[in-house]
Amino acid sequence: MAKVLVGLSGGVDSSAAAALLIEQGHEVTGAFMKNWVNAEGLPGDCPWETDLEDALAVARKLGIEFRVVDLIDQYKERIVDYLVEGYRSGITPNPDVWCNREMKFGVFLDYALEQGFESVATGHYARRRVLGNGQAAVLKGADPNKDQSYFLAMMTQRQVRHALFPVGEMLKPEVREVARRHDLITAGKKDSQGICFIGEIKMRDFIRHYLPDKPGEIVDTSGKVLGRHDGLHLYTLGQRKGHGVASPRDGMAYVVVGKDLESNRLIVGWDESGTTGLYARRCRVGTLSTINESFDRPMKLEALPRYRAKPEPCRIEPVDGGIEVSFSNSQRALAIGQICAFYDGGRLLGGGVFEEILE
Ligand SMILES: Nc1ncnc2c1ncn2[C@@H]1O[C@H](COP(=O)(O)OP(=O)(O)OP(=O)(O)O)[C@@H](O)[C@H]1O
Repeated sequence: MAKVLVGLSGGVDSSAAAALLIEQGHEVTGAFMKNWVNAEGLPGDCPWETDLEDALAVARKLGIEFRVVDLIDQYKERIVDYLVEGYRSGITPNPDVWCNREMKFGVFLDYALEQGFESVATGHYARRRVLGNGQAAVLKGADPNKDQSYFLAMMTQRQVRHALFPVGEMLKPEVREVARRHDLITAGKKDSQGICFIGEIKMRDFIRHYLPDKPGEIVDTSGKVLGRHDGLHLYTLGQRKGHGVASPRDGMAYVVVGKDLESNRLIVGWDESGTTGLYARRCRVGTLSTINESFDRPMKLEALPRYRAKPEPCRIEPVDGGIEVSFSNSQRALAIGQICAFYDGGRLLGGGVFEEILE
């Protein structure tokens, strides 16, 4: 039995997590993190107020204390600035992964520890195990369709030690059943989407609010001009739609295969394996973070280059500035700034940032 602070987002997963912790006999308090206020006139619907009401209703129903923790300034500093800076410099940031390290298991965990809690619990689909050496490990969630361990790839050992993932042992329908059994208002609520905490705002609108458009040419891989773009930061490697260049080839789309920052040109090519820039087998991953062991020797592992990717066998080798990753199969659209998560079977070892795509 422990004193646990559970992050109640107003969704079904964290509601069920709180209910399960109570069933397990823990002393549970619920908290809603206020991270984002749509005070800057951003377009889009930001449903945080409804989420807060739902979180409060769940806490009331479960008979637990409920707090609202204001982390708006920290969110601006640690996530919004990182996002804007990332897009400004031409990379593809990953706010969802950084949110876990910086917010939920960063400032929110620090708050919890200061307030006398032992752990922070969330509704993530991932499992946690205590190893023989006293360290904690993260395993993939039991529901293969829902596994969210990818998002935890940048967590530290200290953070994992103070984390609990009660729904990670269950399948999604079982989680909804827990919420139903406790008569929680969130039992039938649909899953949230969008940038971590920002709600349903489209990333494009979000970026445009902070960074001015910077139009330039769209060219093919031979340099032929095909159209115009609004700003390189608004496009992602591998992107099929939204660049406005129609393909003359039946069943073969143009996709973004590169950005030339100097000439402000967006490069598009055919969506096929031979296209330069679209597929790569080797890359350097830096800004490493590991949970139980360090990547200080050559190892054969599996990697997830993005959420919901299929685990890819790879070999890693320490190099200056991180590790060199050689995938067994070439990978489509590895984007600088995105997170690569590493696994040994079902166990999450850690992650890092794609910093250089080699070939
Ligand atoms: N605003 C928030 N306040 C408190 N905790 C939060 C908040 N947003 C997210 N969390 C915590 O982080 C977990 C994962 O967040 P994510 O946004 O991925 O939600 P989810 O998988 O849709 O889960 P849920 O159904 O609980 O919303 C949530 O289950 C919750 O415990």
